[in-house]
Amino acid sequence: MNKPADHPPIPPRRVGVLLTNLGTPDAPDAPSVRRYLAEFLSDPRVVELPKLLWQPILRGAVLTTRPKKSAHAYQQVWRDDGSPLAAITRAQATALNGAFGPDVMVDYAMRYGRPAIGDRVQALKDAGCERILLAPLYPQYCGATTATANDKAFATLASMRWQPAVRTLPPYHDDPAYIDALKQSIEGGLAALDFTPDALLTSFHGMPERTLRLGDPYHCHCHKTARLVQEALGREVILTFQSRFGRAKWLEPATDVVLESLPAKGIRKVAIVAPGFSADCLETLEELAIRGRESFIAAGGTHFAYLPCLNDSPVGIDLLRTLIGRELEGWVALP
Ligand SMILES: C=CC1=C(C)c2cc3[nH]c(cc4nc(cc5[nH]c(cc1n2)c(C)c5CCC(=O)O)C(CCC(=O)O)=C4C)c(C)c3C=C
Ligand SMILES: [Fe+2]
Ligand SMILES: [Fe+2]
Repeated sequence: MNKPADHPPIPPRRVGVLLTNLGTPDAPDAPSVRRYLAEFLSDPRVVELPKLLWQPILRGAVLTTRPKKSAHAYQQVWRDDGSPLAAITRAQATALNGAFGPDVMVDYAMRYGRPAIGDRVQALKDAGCERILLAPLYPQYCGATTATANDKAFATLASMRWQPAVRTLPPYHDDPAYIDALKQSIEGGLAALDFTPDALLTSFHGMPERTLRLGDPYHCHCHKTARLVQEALGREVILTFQSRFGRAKWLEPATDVVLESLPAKGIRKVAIVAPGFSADCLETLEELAIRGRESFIAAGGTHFAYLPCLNDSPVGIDLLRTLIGRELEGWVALP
């Protein structure tokens, strides 16, 4: 009998990679935004208030006023191929298909709205995937984003008699490959400007401050990313938190407050980047690139540039290939 080789080749098995992101309405109109917000803001990982207290507020004040306002915001950034977040996440999945050899299928899904995580996990299993890598595309871990996306996939697995094996992509807030991708992207963006910014802001999505005290690492992850980006660029960056929601105290300093305070300090030219978003979306394109610019200029600023997210740029796709490829080790022989 032949002696088995030390490292026998991995037999081909179908593997699925599911990129997940937050989700977005199906259309930029008030009824679609209402459906999306009802699902999103009913997630107890997102609004941590007792259901009996929160649901009447959500169904009353929030869902009667916010959908119209948000629909107007979505209309300003909507593309021919749909919501930027959905279109870019789809493009990321398309660009990665085939990157890990013929046995690995790459798909994408949204935590709220469509394509739904449960449907796509089921579709990967139906396509013969015995192993699935769940890849929440959030560099900084947060219960309200990373965990809830994985929870949703696990809930679907809970209903399966024969489950695929599952891995999850860890947060990558301090991964040298991520920091290097941000460095390249930011340096490229700055070099293309027709002005030299006095300050560079890194704006991360905010969270209720309470979550920091409760042990969510999100705040620390954002700070570490900003520090490493600062070191990589060799220049100061100003960390801020955007998109405040509701009445509770959120993480500070707030992006809008900082932007409006800078001209009075003699900082009239700024560039702003949002390293916590793997794809441009409403929060970056409308809140930062449109409203952020308006309020900075109204406060006396003269030059404003929004630098895009990594998206499906060559640097962005290269980063995802590195991060995902690493998690597939032992599952497939990578090309
Ligand atoms: C990147 C990380 C994100 C964290 C952390 C986060 C927390 C968080 N968000 C809300 C409320 C809203 N967020 C909204 C949009 C939105 N949020 C993220 C990401 C994070 N959110 C993204 C990528 C998007 C964009 C979606 C898109 O369609 O482009 C919205 C909806 C828009 C609006 O009406 O303003 C709300 C509401 C809370 C309450 C929260 C943490 C508790
Ligand atoms: Fe959000
Ligand atoms: Fe917002």
